[in-house]
Amino acid sequence: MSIQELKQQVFQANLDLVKHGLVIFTWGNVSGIDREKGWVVIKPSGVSYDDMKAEDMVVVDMDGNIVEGNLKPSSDTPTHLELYKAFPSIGGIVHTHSTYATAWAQAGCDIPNIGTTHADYFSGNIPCTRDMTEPEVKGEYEKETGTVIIERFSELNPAHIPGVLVKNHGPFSWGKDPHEAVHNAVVMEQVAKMAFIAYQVNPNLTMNELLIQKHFFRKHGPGAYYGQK
Ligand SMILES: O=C(CO)[C@@H](O)[C@H](O)COP(=O)(O)O
Repeated sequence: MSIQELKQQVFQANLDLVKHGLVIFTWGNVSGIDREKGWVVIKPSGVSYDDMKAEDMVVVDMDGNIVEGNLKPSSDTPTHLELYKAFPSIGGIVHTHSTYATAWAQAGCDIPNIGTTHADYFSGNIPCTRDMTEPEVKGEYEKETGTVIIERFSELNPAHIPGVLVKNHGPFSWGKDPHEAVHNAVVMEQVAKMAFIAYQVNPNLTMNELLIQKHFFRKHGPGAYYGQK
């Protein structure tokens, strides 16, 4: 795929965040990676989705240096870059402040795996990261956001759980490309909402582990390793 094609794909994925109701104002960003070139294409920072064009997408190298583009890359670029380096299987990343997933992140709670909708996409709870410790020095904060996510996935497989909640911030999701990352972001917001409502209906609900395993093997095949790593 050419960089122009990747720009178009990332641009469309950013517009899809608006279409699916996941972002208000500019609260979100999508990126995609060309692993052969070692370049990441990401949404420009603070640009209204209404005014955004495919040619506005910013191309950076794996150190965050601008390779192509006149606008500032998303403020979350360091986080995206850390995740691409740590998770070699992913090709697209989404960050939003979608309401229900962000509420679980602000509460500091994992989203529990309590239903088939969740289990079809996430083979376990959607984890929430620990508190941040680094001072908010420019670039260090966003980089440490990547650090706490990678730390949380030391015992988890990002291919089996394509999303995370950054405590007091919001959700990040990923996939094989930007389109799949957006799909997983939509599902994460929906299962966050379902779980919130389910606990309102029955605070004492319990998980059905056998059901979750069934959905894992249906998705990943009988020979797949069941577990979160
Ligand atoms: O959480 C934050 C800022 O606190 C960011 O995620 C913004 O919501 C999106 O920033 P840009 O991608 O427009 O730089």
